[in-house]
Amino acid sequence: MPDPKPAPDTARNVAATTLAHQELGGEVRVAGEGSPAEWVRLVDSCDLPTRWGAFRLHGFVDLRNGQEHVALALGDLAGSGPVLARVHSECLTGDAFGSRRCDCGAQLEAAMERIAAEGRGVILYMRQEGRGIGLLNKIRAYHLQDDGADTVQANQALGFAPDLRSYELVAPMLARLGVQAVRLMTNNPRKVDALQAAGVPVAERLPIRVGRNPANQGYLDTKRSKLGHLLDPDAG
Ligand SMILES: Nc1nc2c(ncn2[C@@H]2O[C@H](COP(=O)(O)OP(=O)(O)OP(=O)(O)O)[C@@H](O)[C@H]2O)c(=O)[nH]1
Ligand SMILES: [Zn+2]
Repeated sequence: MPDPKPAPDTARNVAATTLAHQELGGEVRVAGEGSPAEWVRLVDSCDLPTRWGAFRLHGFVDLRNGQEHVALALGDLAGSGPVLARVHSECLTGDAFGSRRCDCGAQLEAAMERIAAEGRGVILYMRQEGRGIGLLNKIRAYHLQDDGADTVQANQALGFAPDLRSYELVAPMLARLGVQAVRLMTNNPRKVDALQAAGVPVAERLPIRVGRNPANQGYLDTKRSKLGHLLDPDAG
């Protein structure tokens, strides 16, 4: 069941451009106030039949800033045993447009396929586009990469750290779905550490090495050498 809706208020009568604004009403919280469990609200859920299986889609809002995140779930998540899981960072270009600059789209598809095959699992689709710098800055970073920078140098040239993502909402989102521990599909050991630090028990890390192609060879090599991803340099 979704969390209770806030009582109707004037937010419904003013120009609310997104559901998040309606849900938020006047209660945008100041960053840092309260705990992560208080920052996130499950707004509603629906069936989502997909190419891979019949998922449930759960929509969350971050009450601090109105940002919307979703979870794609399959099977009994509250049952015993760690849940097959992926914490996927939004990549419009890879996930929706089939970009070959990265491996994101292939990883998302592989995760959905594995979850469907196992009959149980969850993907948290976190709207942290471009490792947290946003879509337009990612386009700027890609432009710099077109001119020779690597993915880390491009972020730095724009004044950003190489990775601005945070995982503090993952624990309360999973808790809200009944997940107590995960088997995490990722090549990024820093993501495992970040989740554990945020209170998510990671029982196992499962590699998800898919989507290597001639156009993302250099990108993946930089992720391995500069960002610590566990990727096989010789993989085809
Ligand atoms: N700033 C920036 N972000 C990128 C670039 N390429 C992909 N991304 C973003 O990187 C995020 C995915 O992170 P990755 O570093 O590919 O992988 P990860 O999530 O750390 O690790 P895995 O779990 O193994 O996929 C998505 O939000 C993409 O939009 C890039 O060149 N620059
Ligand atoms: Zn990508």
